[in-house]
Amino acid sequence: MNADVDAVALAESLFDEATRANERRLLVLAGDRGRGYDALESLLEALPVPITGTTVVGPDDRLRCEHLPQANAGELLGTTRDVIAVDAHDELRPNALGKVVGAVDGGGLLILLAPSLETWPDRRGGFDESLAVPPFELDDVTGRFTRRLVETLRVHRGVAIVDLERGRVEADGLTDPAPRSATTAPAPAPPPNCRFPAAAYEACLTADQVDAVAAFESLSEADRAVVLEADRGRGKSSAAGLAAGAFAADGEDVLVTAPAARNARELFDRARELRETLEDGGSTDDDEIGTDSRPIETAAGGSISFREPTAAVAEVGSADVVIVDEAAALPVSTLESLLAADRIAFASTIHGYEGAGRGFSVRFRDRLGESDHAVTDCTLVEPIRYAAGDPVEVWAFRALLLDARPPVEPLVVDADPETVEYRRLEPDELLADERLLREAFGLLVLAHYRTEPNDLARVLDAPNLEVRALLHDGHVVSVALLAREGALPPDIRAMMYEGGRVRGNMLPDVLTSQLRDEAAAEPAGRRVVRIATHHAARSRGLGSHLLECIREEYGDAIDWLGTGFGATPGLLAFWRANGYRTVHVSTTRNDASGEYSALMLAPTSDAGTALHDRHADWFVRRFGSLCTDALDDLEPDVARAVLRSVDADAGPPLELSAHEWRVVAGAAYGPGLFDVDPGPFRALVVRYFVDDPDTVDLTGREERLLVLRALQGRAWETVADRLAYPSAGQCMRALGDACCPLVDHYGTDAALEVRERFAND
Ligand SMILES: CC(=O)SCCNC(=O)CCNC(=O)[C@H](O)C(C)(C)COP(=O)(O)OP(=O)(O)OC[C@H]1O[C@@H](n2cnc3c(N)ncnc32)[C@H](O)[C@@H]1OP(=O)(O)O
Ligand SMILES: Nc1ncnc2c1ncn2[C@@H]1O[C@H](COP(=O)(O)OP(=O)(O)OP(=O)(O)O)[C@@H](O)[C@H]1O
Repeated sequence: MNADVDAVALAESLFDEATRANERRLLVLAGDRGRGYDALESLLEALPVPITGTTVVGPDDRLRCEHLPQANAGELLGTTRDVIAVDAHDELRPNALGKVVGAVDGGGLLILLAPSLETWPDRRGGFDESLAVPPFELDDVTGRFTRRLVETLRVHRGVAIVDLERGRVEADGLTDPAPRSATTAPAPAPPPNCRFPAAAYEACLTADQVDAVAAFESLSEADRAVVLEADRGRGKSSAAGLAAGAFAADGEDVLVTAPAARNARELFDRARELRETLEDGGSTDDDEIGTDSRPIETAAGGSISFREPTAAVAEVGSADVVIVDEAAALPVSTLESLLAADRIAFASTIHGYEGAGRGFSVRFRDRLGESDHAVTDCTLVEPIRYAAGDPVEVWAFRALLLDARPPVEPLVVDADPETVEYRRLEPDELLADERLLREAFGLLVLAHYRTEPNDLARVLDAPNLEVRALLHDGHVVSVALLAREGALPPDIRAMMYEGGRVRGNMLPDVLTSQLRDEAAAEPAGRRVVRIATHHAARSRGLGSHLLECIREEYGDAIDWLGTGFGATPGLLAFWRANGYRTVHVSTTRNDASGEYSALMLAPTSDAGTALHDRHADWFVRRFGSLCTDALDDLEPDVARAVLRSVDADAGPPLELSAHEWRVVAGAAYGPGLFDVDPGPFRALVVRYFVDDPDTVDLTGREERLLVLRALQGRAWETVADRLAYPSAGQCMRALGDACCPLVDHYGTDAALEVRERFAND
């Protein structure tokens, strides 16, 4: 039997069925790679699909259609393709799969070129190499993710499997769907008293989309934000495009941004169609549709233009309305900068955490809530790109756990440290117990902005990762992901010290390569990569209990426990309360969270203590200089919490000369000036925060003043403005006042003499 012929015939019937049902189908071509490509080529020739609607995602540009490497799969986010083929022979990156699945149109096919399904789980590819973190090797990486993937392919509806080696169809993937009802739902009506032209609503395909367009009407006023959320293919971008078209028709300038111009194609198509309807009453010039994001101008003098995110941030002030598409795939810091626009909308996916993780929902939503914008939320449920219940969406959600959820609230609402059981969740157990896997992974996804499909493979296959959890009545209520780090041999340590890259080992790597400590990777440790407690059971000590159990389990088998995370005052307090102490703050902001990362250590042996102590000492010594340099924009509250989370014994003792004390005490109690010699003030302030003495009672505002002026060297006017002091002069006096209790606590005789002299005046 000729497998090519079989594959072509099967692809035709799948395509036919998919078209009838407005669903997608998945076709797996399993076996030799060359045969897979031959079959793919034949079936693409046979299918009634234009070559322009087809994309191959893989290492080689072998066919005439569009080609993207897996690393660039993000370019397909939010686009619509008839056929996407993923070549998984050399590797399969779960993130890439997650990104492409949602882009296949209803009536289209997702094609997976894979090795023979029997042997695939035993093969190791490029992605697996990234999991072989020293001291482990590729042989230590397991194939559980692939085994699970193959099982889902075999059991899910709508998935056809052709065994190219044996020349047979293992599953035809046909679901024989009931014919779709010929009567289509009535066109949704425009809402009463709408501000946008009725045509914007008449172009909508679902009632949800009408609501979404209506939500944009709130942007007619200043200080407003709209958040559109939906799973893929619900028509978010199109709704945004219709709204953009309506604003432009009213003479307004709309600036659109997204990770890449291509991601905004649907938005521009809808806007262009609306302009044609409104201005010509006629049909759109087909040549213009699908032409990416060329600027649109309207007769009323309005415009819609696309800018890459960085350019959008720079131009945010010049537009009337800003629309951010695929917001979940942008760094939080970029989203924050865009908030300078006073009329802004964000379109984002819910389960599509395959973008840049859930930074948008987990971190950015809070920031938006704290901004001056009144926020209108809108969720679109009804699918448009493909029919509800589409089997490929169901498969992808399961295979990549895109919709994994922690246990429902009632199951864990009574959990506390007394009711829970500490458990090691071994990968084999997780593989065998889908509920446990969904709960543990779902908790990480929901709570943690950095969890992505690649993490599912890491949890199941990476030899350096371990999962620990607290279970309440068998349900996961707290979970932690731990990475083995350190204990590296001398050659790797030397290589790191000399500037070479090492996989994993984040803490030892930073301490060795950036902080110039060749011995840092010698002690063995566990880094808590992620920790999360169910939202219904937070602040009851469960997170702390989990960390305590982890510490007990490892005992003195390791030298240190550590962590690294986007630093916020709350999280620093949490880790500090659990015995972790800061040894470093990154000098650049994290892309996904927009925050500076703090690295913390909790030593568990003498070697770990030695590692911690020297780094804590260096950190205190350099923090002052960092504050006028890389960390000059660190939020004052984060700076306060960072220094308070450093070990109090760290750093040099405060040693100011008699003269320096006279300068400081003179500014506090007399007519002296901070500006003539900021150095001693800086040393005093660093010491004060690290010591955190009970006897010094400064207000939060005074402490922020100390950070902004004494540590970060901001201009008096800026500080006065930021902390709402009536004038720069009052701000100067406030700094002097804030120094009084510091002089009282730390001052030497020279300082106290100054105090006495002026106190008596
Ligand atoms: C390496 C990393 O993973 S760092 C990221 C940590 N994870 C997350 O941010 C995910 C979302 N958050 C969570 O899941 C939880 O809040 C955790 C894991 C941080 C803490 O778990 P919990 O079970 O609540 O811990 P526990 O009850 O022992 O301690 C809570 C205390 O930590 C502090 N804390 C923790 N997170 C925060 C926060 N975001 N803001 C303010 N305080 C916080 C508070 O002091 C809090 O006590 P309070 O509620 O009485 O003020
Ligand atoms: N009002 C509309 N008129 C014509 N086509 C539409 C309309 N709304 C949606 N579509 C089509 O449905 C598909 C999905 O729409 P759209 O890209 O707007 O959804 P989305 O929710 O932004 O999807 P994604 O999350 O993948 O970006 C696209 O092919 C689009 O052309």
